Amino acid sequence: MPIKQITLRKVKMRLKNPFSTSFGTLQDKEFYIIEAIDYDGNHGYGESVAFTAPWYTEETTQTTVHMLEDFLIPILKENVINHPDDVFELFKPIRRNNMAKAAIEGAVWDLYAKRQNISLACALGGEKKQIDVGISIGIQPTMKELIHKIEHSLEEGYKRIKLKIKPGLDVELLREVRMYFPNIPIMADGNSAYSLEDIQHLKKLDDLHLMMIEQPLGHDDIVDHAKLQAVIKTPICLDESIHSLEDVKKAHELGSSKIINIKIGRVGGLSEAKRIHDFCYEYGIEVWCGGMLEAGVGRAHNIALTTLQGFVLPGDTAGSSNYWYEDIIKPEVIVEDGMIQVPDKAGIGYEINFKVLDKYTEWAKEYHFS
Ligand SMILES: O=C(O)CCC(=O)C1=CC=C[C@@H](O)[C@@H]1C(=O)O
Ligand SMILES: [Mg+2]
Repeated sequence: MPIKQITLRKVKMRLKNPFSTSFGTLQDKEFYIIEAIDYDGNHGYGESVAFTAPWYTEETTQTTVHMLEDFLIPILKENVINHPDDVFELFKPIRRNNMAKAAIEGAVWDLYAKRQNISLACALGGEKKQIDVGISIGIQPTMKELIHKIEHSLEEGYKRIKLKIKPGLDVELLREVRMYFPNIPIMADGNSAYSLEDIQHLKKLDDLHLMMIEQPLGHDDIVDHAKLQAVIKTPICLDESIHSLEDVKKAHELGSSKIINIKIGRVGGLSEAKRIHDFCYEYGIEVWCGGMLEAGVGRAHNIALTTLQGFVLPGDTAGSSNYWYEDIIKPEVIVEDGMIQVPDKAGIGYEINFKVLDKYTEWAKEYHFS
């Protein structure tokens, strides 16, 4: 699949509401839209997910553009790609920088699907026609606002509610939420804010019948999580600690978690995300698709991935309007009764809304391959 040109766009969009977690608050999302164009006039799109500061992983928007311009685009220029899986192999000599790799690999996957005239979901082997989704609610200034947000999300039909917790805003907060909503599916995300010293405290979560606790311990840990999982009933879900299929295999061997949150960016792209899914499906590990507050292109990739059969738990892929005043795709991603209908058009299945994309583009640059 010969590539003629890559176009890189730097985009900045303001979130409707600031998103707060145990590690900080995000108001503006800065990212890159990568467009891969072939000689037949097909256009594939990918979106980068690293934030401006390295507080979720070590990657940032700045490291993303450095990797893309100085390493990843030149590798694509110098090599022949027959299938998007080749991109992961070609990028292997470059250590980590998974979010930068995934952004450009995503564009190649979309281009590949469009060249075959099939949907990205179909190209990945996904069969679901609609996917169940949940919503992730950031830390709110007051309990009243949190309860209001949950009520609103339930009215919109979201299939599970994820709440961010941090030391001092955890067990009591969740107990109070449970008093208002005794039976709804709730999970909590600790974003690595705890340590094994908190074991007795974290054990108190077991009375709250949470679906799971996401990444309570170190961002790079799987050993302490295994110790914690051995003594708490609440299933642990790993997020930050998982960067590859190898990480999943090791976590499985140790018993570090019962559930895996698969984020395309964190694991270096759709090819590795699919391999992780396949392994988890074989070994009975439940998975769901995480989110990085994506705009429409990244969201469309998440939807396609979630069509694989092992994605048995609702993911964080909420509708466009949960995040943005206007999205860069048309139609926007719409959630009805907690479900998204998977588009069956070629590739990501959504058109780029250039009017909106141009409005938020800070600069664009072209790389010609011929
Ligand atoms: O709605 C989404 O896209 C999910 C948002 C979300 O929960 C997260 C996004 C990015 C980093 C974290 O704060 C968090 C997560 O840990 O999953
Ligand atoms: Mg998380």
